[in-house]
Amino acid sequence: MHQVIELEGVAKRYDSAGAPALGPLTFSVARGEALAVTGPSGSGKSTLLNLVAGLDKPTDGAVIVAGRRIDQLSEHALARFRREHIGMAFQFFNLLDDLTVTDNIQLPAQLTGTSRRKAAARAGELMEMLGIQKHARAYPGRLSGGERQRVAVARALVNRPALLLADEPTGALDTASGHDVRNLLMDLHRAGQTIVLVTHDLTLAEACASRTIHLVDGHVALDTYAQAVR
Ligand SMILES: Nc1ncnc2c1ncn2[C@@H]1O[C@H](COP(=O)(O)OP(=O)(O)OP(=O)(O)O)[C@@H](O)[C@H]1O
Repeated sequence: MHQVIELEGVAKRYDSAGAPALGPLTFSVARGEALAVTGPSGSGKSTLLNLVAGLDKPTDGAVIVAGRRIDQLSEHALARFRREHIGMAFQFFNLLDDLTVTDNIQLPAQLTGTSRRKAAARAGELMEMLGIQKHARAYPGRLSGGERQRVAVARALVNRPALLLADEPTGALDTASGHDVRNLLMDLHRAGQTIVLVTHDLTLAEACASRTIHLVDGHVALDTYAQAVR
């Protein structure tokens, strides 16, 4: 599988009159790319992310992720597809405060039927990789914003997803924690993880992304590749 995302004539209308909120768009994202999606408020970034995550369906076109056409799947099949192939990290982490860091991270693995032992081993590996192993038994409420985002990213990666989607992952963080998460995304990109990062922050996009798509009024106004291989 060379292309992790393929969009073919994808458009989304929220209301039948007027122009679509997004598209029509045709582009693909290759394995190992770190794509930043930027653009002003209302330009369609979240709409695009929701379509790629299978959280919403396009009005027209085909959305193919990890080789599978997802826009025609049932809700049940989509939920399963997401658990197995897509990891998501959001601005506000969405961690479960009553579970420890380890349990938060291994939960999606257990939901896909991985044994507790294997899930714990994978969680341990990720905590080490992301530098949060000393918080393994802590509850998320005791951690800094940057640490919580690391936990959220570890949870997103526990099932080795083909695609990591990050929606304003530094949006709720102070500058130092934001740098921390930026470095984490850079490391993941270097390790070959395919990433789609939605952000208002052009410095973050420039630092982490090998390619940037700039949306204006639901269309791709710019599609640029970073010059240097980092
Ligand atoms: N559920 C919805 N129902 C109706 N219109 C919507 C809905 N979601 C988004 N829109 C409209 O679609 C357009 C694109 O919105 P979208 O949220 O994708 O933009 P965005 O670039 O993510 O904005 P922001 O940066 O503010 O989050 C906007 O005009 C928005 O008002």
